[in-house]
Amino acid sequence: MATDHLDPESLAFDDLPPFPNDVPTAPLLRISLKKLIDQDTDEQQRLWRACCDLGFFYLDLRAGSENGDGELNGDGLLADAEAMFTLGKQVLELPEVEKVQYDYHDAGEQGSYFGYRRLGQKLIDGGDGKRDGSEFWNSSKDDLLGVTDPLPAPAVLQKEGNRALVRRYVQRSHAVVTLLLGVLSDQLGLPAHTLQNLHRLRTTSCDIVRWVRAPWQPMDENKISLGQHTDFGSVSVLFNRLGGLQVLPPGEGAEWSYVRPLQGHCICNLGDAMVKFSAGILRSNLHRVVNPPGKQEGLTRMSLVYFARPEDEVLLRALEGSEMIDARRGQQDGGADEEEVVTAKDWIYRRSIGRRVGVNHAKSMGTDQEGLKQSSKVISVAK
Ligand SMILES: O=C(O)CCC(=O)C(=O)O
Ligand SMILES: [Fe+2]
Repeated sequence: MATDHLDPESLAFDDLPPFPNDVPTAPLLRISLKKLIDQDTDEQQRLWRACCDLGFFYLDLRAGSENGDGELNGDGLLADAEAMFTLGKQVLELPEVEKVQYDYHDAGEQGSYFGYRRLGQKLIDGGDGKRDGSEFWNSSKDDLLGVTDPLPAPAVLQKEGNRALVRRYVQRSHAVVTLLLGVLSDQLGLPAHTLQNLHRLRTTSCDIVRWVRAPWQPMDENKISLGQHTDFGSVSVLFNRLGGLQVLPPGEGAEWSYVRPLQGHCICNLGDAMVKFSAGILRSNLHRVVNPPGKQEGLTRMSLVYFARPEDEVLLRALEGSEMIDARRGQQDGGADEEEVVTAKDWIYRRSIGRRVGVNHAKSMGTDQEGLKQSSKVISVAK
């Protein structure tokens, strides 16, 4: 069942045209933040399965809070995400001439990964000439928390009230990620806090908040809202309200399937760093964004993502100290060990630049090579 014992219509966004019932949807598990906070072992197992099998799951944020006014606050995060959608619209609806002043065009240079990315800049599908129909704004966690100097930004993002909102959103998202990492670290049999210690809030990393805006566009095979990819980092926490996100489940003959947006939930997915840390036990799944389906046709789509990534200097390789990871490495044919080991920062820059126009695409590929090969067969299904 797609969304385990759920009447999806009860969690529809009432102010939007409905997500259709007649399109294929992906079988994401719904995990409860509250149960994870309560250390419910069944829920920890479900999270573990979701991360090994698909690498994508819903996280029900409702009523998921630690006592007191700590940063682990599901309802608070939901409220912040609402306000963040409003702020993101203000940023991405600024005149193009203003936004391009913050374009991180030469993404290889220090700091320039953050800021604005214009529509149609990224190559997709192995560099065969297609371009994306999404624009982004990326804000740096370290800038927001004062760990590094502030980067240039439009006035609306410099207002202290707005910066405070984005900062709190970062802290609350990061707290959720830390909880998830703790469960995965324990399930992998790593020494206590191993994964959490590679993702400390106040240590420099490429963590970002991203707003994505995709105006509806007539589809043909040369256009897509956001090309197929795996995420570069560790855990992505995603809020979207209109449909359009699709995943390609693993296995022969699988088809691109929509992820139905649910009120009160975020969508979480693992990125490539988790695959490398776990020697492939955890999954970073291929996904993409197409136009909103059915009655949502014609609408401009916005989404909001917190990308948690390993600290800049962390090496992306299988972690020591887990029998489960050692056993998995033992089963591999040596290919993984011969791979060049890079820091998280270098990996993220390489992958980010590599998908841009005019750059060797091969170096930007993620970990889901099987999915990438498979997807070339089925890409036409959901045009
Ligand atoms: O907009 C979405 O739903 C997904 C965005 C995404 O996959 C990304 O920005 O990496
Ligand atoms: Fe993504």
